[in-house]
Amino acid sequence: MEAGDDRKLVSNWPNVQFVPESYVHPPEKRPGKLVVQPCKTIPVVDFEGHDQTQIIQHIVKATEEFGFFQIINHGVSKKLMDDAMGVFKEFHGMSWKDKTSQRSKDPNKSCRFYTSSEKYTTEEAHVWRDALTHPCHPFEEYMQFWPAKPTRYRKVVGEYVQELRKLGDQILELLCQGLGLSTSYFSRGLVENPVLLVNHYPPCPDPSLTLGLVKHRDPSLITILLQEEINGLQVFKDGEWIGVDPLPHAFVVNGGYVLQMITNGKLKGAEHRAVTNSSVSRTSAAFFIYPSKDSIIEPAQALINACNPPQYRSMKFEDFQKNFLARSGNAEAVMQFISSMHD
Ligand SMILES: O=C(O)CCC(=O)C(=O)O
Ligand SMILES: [Fe+2]
Repeated sequence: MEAGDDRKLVSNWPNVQFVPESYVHPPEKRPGKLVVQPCKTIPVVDFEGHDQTQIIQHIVKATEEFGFFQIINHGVSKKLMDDAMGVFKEFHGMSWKDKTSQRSKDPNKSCRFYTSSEKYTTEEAHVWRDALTHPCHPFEEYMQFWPAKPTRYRKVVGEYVQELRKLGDQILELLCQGLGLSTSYFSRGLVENPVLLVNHYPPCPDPSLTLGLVKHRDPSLITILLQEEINGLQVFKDGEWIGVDPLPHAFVVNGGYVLQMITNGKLKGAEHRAVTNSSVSRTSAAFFIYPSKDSIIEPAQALINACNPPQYRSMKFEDFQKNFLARSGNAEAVMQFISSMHD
């Protein structure tokens, strides 16, 4: 965000009475009915309640069918989750001056704070969100560029992202076992570059007109999301939107494009979005597990054969990422680019 844009921060608008024209989405992309499929929701996996074989089957099936699942009893302490959410909310609750003065000081501009999407000037309609993002690993290297305010941000988030790396490794190992890949398949390179994105959606005077985040698929291997106990996340399945019921101290896990490519389409990167509400603000923190720039992403040899030819091309993660951004994450355009039929 450029200095002159500071006052656009949606969380710092005083007395918002209506949705400005530039935030109104075209009718076919609006949330539609705001109460979605109450009886359907994504699977919940209890990491303590079952034996390992059942857990593996459960998460593979959930990722095949929905591309999404929630985990409970995952081993990350409730206190750490509460502290992390507390500090994320505190960050977004600061004055615009405090937040924007925390804007990237790092030379690569990899730690950023912005409003709506990073394509603010070219997007079709703005979204009702402010966002803070930064790399997490090696955290000793990046921490100096994370917000210095709130003062406990670096300490709490440093601990939190280390725990999430371990949880990510554990989930990916289980997926490998379920898929018949070697348990070290997602070894360091493919999980080397985790990035945190802290979303904040203030209350919106008319949630039917706008979105917190438009329909998208994450460009990650997997994403581990911490959300407040407030509805807002929805998953697109079989042509309809399913709400993800927030459970206390659960994580929401979803596959991204990279998982879809590596599993040759067996596991899906599901499309999802965030809607707003008129009464309370909602904060969520997505921990995206990304490969390092130079990692090659391609369908795993063990998952292709004469009956299952590769559906996706092989490419460096860096090239995937550049093209994903250039296509603004547009699903059809990205699919075409990664498809093995691409010329
Ligand atoms: O806020 C949410 O629930 C969704 C966040 C999300 O999809 C993202 O950051 O990619
Ligand atoms: Fe997402």
